[in-house]
Amino acid sequence: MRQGRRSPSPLKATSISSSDISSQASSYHTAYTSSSLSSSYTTSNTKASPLSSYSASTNASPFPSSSSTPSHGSRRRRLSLIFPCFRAFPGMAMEDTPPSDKPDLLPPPRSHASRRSVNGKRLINSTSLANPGLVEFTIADIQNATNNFSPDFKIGQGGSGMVYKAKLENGPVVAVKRAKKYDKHTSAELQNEIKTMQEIEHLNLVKFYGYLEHEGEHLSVVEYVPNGTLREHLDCRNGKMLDFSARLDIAIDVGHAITYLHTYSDTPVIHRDIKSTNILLTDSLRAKVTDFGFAKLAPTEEGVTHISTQVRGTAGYLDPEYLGTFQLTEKSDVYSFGVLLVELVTGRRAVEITRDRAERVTAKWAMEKFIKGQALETLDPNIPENQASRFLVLKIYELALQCLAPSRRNRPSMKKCTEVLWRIRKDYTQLLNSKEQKERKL
Ligand SMILES: Nc1ncnc2c1ncn2[C@@H]1O[C@H](COP(=O)(O)OP(=O)(O)OP(=O)(O)O)[C@@H](O)[C@H]1O
Repeated sequence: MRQGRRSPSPLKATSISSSDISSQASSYHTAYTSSSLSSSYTTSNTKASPLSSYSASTNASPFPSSSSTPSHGSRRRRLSLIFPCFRAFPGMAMEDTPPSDKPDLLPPPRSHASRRSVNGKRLINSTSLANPGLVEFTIADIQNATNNFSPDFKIGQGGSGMVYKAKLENGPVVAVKRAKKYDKHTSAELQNEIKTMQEIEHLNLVKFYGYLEHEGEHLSVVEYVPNGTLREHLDCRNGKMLDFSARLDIAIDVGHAITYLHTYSDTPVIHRDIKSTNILLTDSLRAKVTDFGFAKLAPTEEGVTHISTQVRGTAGYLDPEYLGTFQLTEKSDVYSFGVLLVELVTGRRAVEITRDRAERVTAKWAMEKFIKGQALETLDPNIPENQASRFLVLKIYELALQCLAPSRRNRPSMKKCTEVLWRIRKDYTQLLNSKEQKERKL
C-alpha cells in the first residue's frame, strides 16, 4: 500500500516529543530538538547531551585550529577577505552541461590558472564572457541594483539574513545575501563562509563572487540560481513535479559537489549542512549546493578527525556519531546525503512532525520499511510506480542505508556514493530503453 500524500506545507518548528527524540536516537543515534526542525542549529559541546536544546552560538570560533589546517591553502587564506569594494572579472559564468554517466565527470583539482588576482586580491568576475574587462563595483552599485534593498528585490530569507536578486550594471544577475545582524557570531560565520567559498569552484556549487562590507552593511554576493530550492520542487511549490530521473540527476550533481569539497578542492572542506533547502536548481534542473557558512576545513591526515567546538547542522540530517563524539569528518556529510537520498525518494522532509510517531523521522521510517521489504510504500505518491521506479527505489535505498550507518566507518566515501549513483543511472536508463523498445515492438 502506498502511503498518503505528504503534508502540504513547510513544517514550522513546533513540537517533537522527547520520546520521538529518543526513539530516533536509539535507532540512528541522531538527536532532534523542538525548535530546530526546520532550521540550522548550533550547540556547544560543553553541553552534556547532544539531545539538549540548541543554543545560539558560543563565542568559539568556527575556524579550525591551526593543527587541522592544511598548509597548502594558507597562502590564499592570507589574502584579504574584506574589501571596501570588490572588482569583477569576466568569464565566471558557467554553462549548464548535461548530466553524463562518465566517471571522469569529477573535476580535476582546479588549476591555479583559473584564478585571477591582482596585488594579492581576489578579483570578481562580473562581465560577460564575450567582453573581457575589469569591472569594479561598490556598495552604491548594489544599492542601485536592489533599489536600496527594496522588498521587490527580495528573493528569500534565511537564518542569517535576507537574500536579494540584483542585476549589476554590466555584470551578471547575482544573489546578494545581506546579514541581518552582524554580531560576533555572524561575523565569524560569514567570514568562514567567505573563506571557504573563495577556495572552491565547481559547476555544482554556487559560485562566490565577493564580499562587501560598508558602514555596517555586510553583503555576500553569489551566483544567482533561478529555479528555487530542491525542497520547493519536492513540495511541488515550484514548477512541475520532479520526475525520478531528474531526482537521480540531482543526487548525482550533489554527489559531485560534495566529492569535490572532500577530495578535489585545494583545501578540503566538510559542508556540514547538506539538506534540500541548501540545494538550488537551475532552469535545466541542475543542482547547485549552497550555504558554506558551516563548512570546516577537513582533516588532512588519514584517521585524524577534527574535534569541533560546536555541533552545527540541521536536525534530521545530523550524523549521530558527530553528535556523540563532536568529531567531524567527511562522513558527516555522507550521513546527511543519505537523508537527502531518502527525501528524494519519498518527497518528504527529513522530519515531519505532523505525522504519526513511526513516520516522523523520515530516514528512520523509510529504512525500516526497506529492511522489511516494504520500500515501495515509501515512494513519493507523485511518482508513478512501475518497473523502473521500483528499481530506483531499491537501489537508492541500498545506498542510503549505507550512508546512514550509525558508525562512520561503515559509511561509503562521497566519491563511492557518486560512483554507485552513476551505475544506478546507467542501469535505470537501460531499463527505460529496453521498455521503450519492447513497447515499440508491440
Ligand atoms: N544564490 C541564490 N540564488 C537564488 N536564490 C537564492 C540564493 N541563495 C538563497 N536564495 C533564496 O533565498 C532563500 C534563503 O537563503 P539562505 O541561504 O539565506 O537561507 P537558508 O539556507 O534557507 O536558511 P539557513 O541559512 O537558515 O539555513 C533560499 O531558500 C532561496 O530561496
